[in-house]
Amino acid sequence: MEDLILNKIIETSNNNITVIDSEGIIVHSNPEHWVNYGMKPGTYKGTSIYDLEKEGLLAPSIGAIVLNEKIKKTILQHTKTDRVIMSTGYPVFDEKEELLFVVSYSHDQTEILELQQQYEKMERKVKGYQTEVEELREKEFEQNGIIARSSAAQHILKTIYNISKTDATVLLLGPSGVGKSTFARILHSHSNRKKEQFIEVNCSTIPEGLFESEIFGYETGAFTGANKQGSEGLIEQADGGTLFLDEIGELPLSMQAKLLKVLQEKKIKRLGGKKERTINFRLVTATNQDLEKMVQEGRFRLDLYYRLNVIPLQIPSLEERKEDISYLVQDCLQKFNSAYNVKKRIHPSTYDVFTNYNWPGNIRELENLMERLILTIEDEVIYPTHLPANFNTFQTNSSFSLDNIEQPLKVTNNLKEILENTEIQIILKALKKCKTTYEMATYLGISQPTVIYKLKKYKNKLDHS
Ligand SMILES: Nc1ncnc2c1ncn2[C@@H]1O[C@H](COP(=O)(O)OP(=O)(O)OP(=O)(O)O)[C@@H](O)[C@H]1O
Repeated sequence: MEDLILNKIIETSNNNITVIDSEGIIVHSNPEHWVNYGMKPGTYKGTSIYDLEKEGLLAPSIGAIVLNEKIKKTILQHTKTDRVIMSTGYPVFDEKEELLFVVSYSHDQTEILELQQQYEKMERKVKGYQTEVEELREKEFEQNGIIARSSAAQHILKTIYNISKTDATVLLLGPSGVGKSTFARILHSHSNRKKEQFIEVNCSTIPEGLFESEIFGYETGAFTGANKQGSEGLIEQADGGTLFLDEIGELPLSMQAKLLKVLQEKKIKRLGGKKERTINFRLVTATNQDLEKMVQEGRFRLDLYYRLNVIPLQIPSLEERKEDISYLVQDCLQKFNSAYNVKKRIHPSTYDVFTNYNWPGNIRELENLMERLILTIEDEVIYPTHLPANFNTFQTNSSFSLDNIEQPLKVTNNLKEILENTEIQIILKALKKCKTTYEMATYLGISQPTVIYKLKKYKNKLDHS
């Protein structure tokens, strides 16, 4: 009876179960199990697994392995029929620790492995496409004169690309000339609204008295000097597209309240008009001011600040993306050489000075300087001596010398220690001179991730220096 039950369990199991005795003779097995090995179905009771192994049918036999090693083992078998079988064998001992028999479970893994291989292939393909898309995007940006080689700028571009398809309100933050307007335009040109208008309003340039009529438009005879037919405001012009309010920190408090109302109701009323018009626009704003501080000082409405600050994006200064400087310089060189029909070149030492300079006016300052140099320098090559006086202090910083090390090196004969000590001294020097890890990377002539790695590696020693 017990045998019958055991046989039934073995026959109906999802796994193929084989039992062999201590001599390697098959005691029980699923008849179908052997088909995977290119054999006819059958119990093969009484057959030696060593004989089957010799015939090359089991390659190798899990039973033989467990009989030999006397421990649980799992192996993958590649059969003559091109199947991959995973077999796990368990040794069964009597109370005297004598091996009685081996029970093995086998499962055909061929389909799973094939699926896994297909999945890995697909994953590689998707990764390949992703890289291609990123490269194409990079090329497209560069063709449009957008330089973003540094990881900081790349990160912003990726974020902008990811949020471009949504309608979320974006607040671009950062000092003057970093590219806030440029990024706002990129956001629009990659959005679903790209075929509609991108309306840019600089809040600091519209006189307070004209603000309302400019932004909301006006109806016939709204005020003296107004156009007879009335006029559509900038918000109306942005209908379906993007409204970009630059220098939003300059918006007068009275206008802040009106803008908030438009954002809440998505409706506008022209000056002197009664009719309300529903407007659908995406709002992007930018500022180089500290809006939170302005809120605390009562110069900016908190409720409007919350409305604008849905996705805040801090655009890095040029100092934080030094890797971009030489590309921007080359880009300007090409642009202005061709615009002014000249063939100016930049001496490598000038690039060094440019990289070490802090560029308070960011990309705009770099562009202006390049244009001025190309127009005013008579020599074909631009040397550091051609640069304005404020670049002087950055000329001496451009080279690093071991002679400048301030702290004495620890006396040791161990070369590894000497090298590490020297490296720590150099990093200390860079830490004193530079404000950011990007700056340190340029200063030391290594990548920014390497700077991070080294700072982590020597953290304890640097903390105690
Ligand atoms: N990634 C970039 N690659 C090349 N040129 C750029 C890039 N970003 C900005 N510029 C150029 O730098 C100049 C300043 O950019 P932009 O006007 O967008 O800066 P901003 O932060 O909006 O300045 P502001 O705060 O003064 O309004 C522009 O001439 C623009 O074309």
